[in-house]
Amino acid sequence: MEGYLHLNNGVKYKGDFVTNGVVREIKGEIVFFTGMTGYQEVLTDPSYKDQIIVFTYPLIGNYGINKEDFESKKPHVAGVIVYEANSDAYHYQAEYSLQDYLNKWNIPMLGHVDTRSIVKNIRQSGSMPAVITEEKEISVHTFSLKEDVKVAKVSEMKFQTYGQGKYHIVLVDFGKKESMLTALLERDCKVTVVPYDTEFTRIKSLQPDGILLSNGPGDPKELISILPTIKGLIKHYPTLGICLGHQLAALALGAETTKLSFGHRGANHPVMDRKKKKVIMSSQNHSYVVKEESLLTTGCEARFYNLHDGSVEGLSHSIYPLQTVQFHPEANPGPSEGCYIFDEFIENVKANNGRVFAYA
Ligand SMILES: NC(=O)CC[C@H](N)C(=O)O
Repeated sequence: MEGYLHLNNGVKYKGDFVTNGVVREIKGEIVFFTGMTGYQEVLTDPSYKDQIIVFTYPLIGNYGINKEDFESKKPHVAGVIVYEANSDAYHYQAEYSLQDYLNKWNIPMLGHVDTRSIVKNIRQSGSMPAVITEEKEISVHTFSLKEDVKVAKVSEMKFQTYGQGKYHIVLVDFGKKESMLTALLERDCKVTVVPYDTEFTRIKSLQPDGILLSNGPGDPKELISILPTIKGLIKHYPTLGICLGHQLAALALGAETTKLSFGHRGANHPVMDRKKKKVIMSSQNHSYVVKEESLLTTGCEARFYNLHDGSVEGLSHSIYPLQTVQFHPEANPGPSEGCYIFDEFIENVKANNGRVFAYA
């Protein structure tokens, strides 16, 4: 069945519904992901909540969906745009085809769309609201998206503890990826996952050795109300912030964030580590960045920066044992060259030896 993608700037693309069509319109912010593989991880990464994702690699779905690579229990994207979708699954681990998986969750996928043209358009106009529909013509051409706090939709609602390792890490869940939890469990940690709005005193009562501020969807400024808690955590415990967690740590310390025109989403973004004086290839998925000029009075330093556009990719702090990265050291999908960040975090946790410190 024919389907259409309407962009907020009035441009329209024709395609075919590869999934069972939509009865209602699907609205979302349109973004693109440039990795050749990794569609399963992207679909189930909660940071993509309610976005329409364009996969730029021209053949998607050929190795199906397996049991190993889920980043959460369900897909979070609003819709999927591809050039060619493979309806079969050629892999010994495959449990379903991509098509069956999306049908199961009622997520529309439009195929045979000119994805190159869409990406050129997004690169020019920026990521923007878009609609997937069966309708060729639509009456309204400017769509507004719901201004809700997306983190509240994807964060765990209950405390949950995993593993029995030596170091107790509290993972503040803004929409965590499973592989982030795995990275800690593999490093001798016991991890307590807590809802994103858990109060400082409640986290303190868990007697953590360190804190992980996870990735998550939306604009970090939607979470202004929890910045005092984050600042408190940073002042008391070795802390690692990843992606949204990095942005929130920066805001909590007084820095500013801004939105990139079309974000970074893919598996081969070069990042410079000023401390190690080396370049790593990284996995990325974000729209917002920390403004470097706003770091001046925060005690933070931009340890990492992006070699494509010079944007800030991670921070260190002059006093607190705080590390943050904008990229994804847990990878999945993408290269794991940045995974030493987890090792450095555990080193900080070990060096701190369970003390609760409080810097003025
Ligand atoms: N992966 C993430 O944590 C994304 C962070 C934030 N939602 C952004 O788009 O910049």
